[in-house]
Amino acid sequence: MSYSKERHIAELAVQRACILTNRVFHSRVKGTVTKDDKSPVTLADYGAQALVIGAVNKNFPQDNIVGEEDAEVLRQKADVREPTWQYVKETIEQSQEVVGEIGSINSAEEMMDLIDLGVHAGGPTGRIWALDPIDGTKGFLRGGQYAVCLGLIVDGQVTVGALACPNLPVDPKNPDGEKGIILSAVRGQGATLKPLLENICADEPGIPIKMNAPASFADAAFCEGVESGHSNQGQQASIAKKLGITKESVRMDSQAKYASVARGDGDLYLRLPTSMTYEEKIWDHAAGSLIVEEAGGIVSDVRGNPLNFAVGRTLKKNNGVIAAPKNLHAKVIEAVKDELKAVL
Ligand SMILES: Nc1ncnc2c1ncn2[C@@H]1O[C@H](COP(=O)(O)O)[C@@H](O)[C@H]1OP(=O)(O)O
Ligand SMILES: [Mg+2]
Ligand SMILES: [Mg+2]
Ligand SMILES: [Mg+2]
Repeated sequence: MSYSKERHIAELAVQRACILTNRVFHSRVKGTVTKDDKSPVTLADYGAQALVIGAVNKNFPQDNIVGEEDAEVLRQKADVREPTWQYVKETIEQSQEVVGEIGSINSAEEMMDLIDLGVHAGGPTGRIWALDPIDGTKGFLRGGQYAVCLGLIVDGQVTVGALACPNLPVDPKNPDGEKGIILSAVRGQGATLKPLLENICADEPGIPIKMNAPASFADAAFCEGVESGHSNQGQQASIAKKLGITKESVRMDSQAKYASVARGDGDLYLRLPTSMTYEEKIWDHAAGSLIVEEAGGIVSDVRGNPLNFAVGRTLKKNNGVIAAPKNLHAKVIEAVKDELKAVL
């Protein structure tokens, strides 16, 4: 199968969602609510989830969806529901040219029902879309990096991925220039990048991307998260030292790290667990890991095992994530195993 329709719809869906997230970012009211796990969610997360699921459900109504958010807060709180609905409505009005392809939403009720289609349990069989409507909500709120992330898992294997990164520069050599890129990939067909345009019906083909293949760690730069609670930055620094990496790490929120490594603006992504009991979520890694693999890299857990997307909503068979160029991955895993020998 070519999966060209899936890729196209995924790209349009994440692109339209970014119109909404951008509007919310520039407004005063973000409707931030703290979830049970103490992480923030905003009305942009809810609105983006509704828009993306609407697009998937219109085109692939038989498919299952694992989405990060649910509509419980919206059903209870009119002061979150109503502004979310206003943003969704305005975004659809502003993107009429793609409504034929990725659909409309006609009421707040329908918006909440779409959000709640993301409840699937995941698993080893069938077609399952994994959606993070805003990955890096903390980055989004502070004006840093965030991403809208959508992956299609087919019989346990990530097969299609699209990542929209509104705050990554189009040209990494000009970090203060134009911002916003979309990366996408189909397994076996490579990864591409294109600018995130305001005019989303102008469907330019993407440019193929390849990861760097630095000859040695002395030339390599590594990416890690901003939040010290999401990965163990102390151990990451120690591994970098062991490997002979001399460049300062680049810290950014969200799957923008996978995007940076895939396009060659960075070489390694280290995500060492802060706790061996934390289960990474499939929506935090599906699209990004496929894009890195299709750009020529290897993505594994800290033991060097492939990420297993076939066991539910989380990657419960894995701990942490390491993304690296093919020629360096085995050496990184050696250093990681040495660093974590007390817990592995
Ligand atoms: N203890 C943790 N370890 C790893 N990732 C976490 C942890 N707590 C939250 N996250 C997730 O990390 C992601 C962002 O990571 P990064 O630091 O790379 O930007 C978010 O999706 C966030 O999930 P959540 O959506 O529940 O906040
Ligand atoms: Mg996330
Ligand atoms: Mg999220
Ligand atoms: Mg979240």
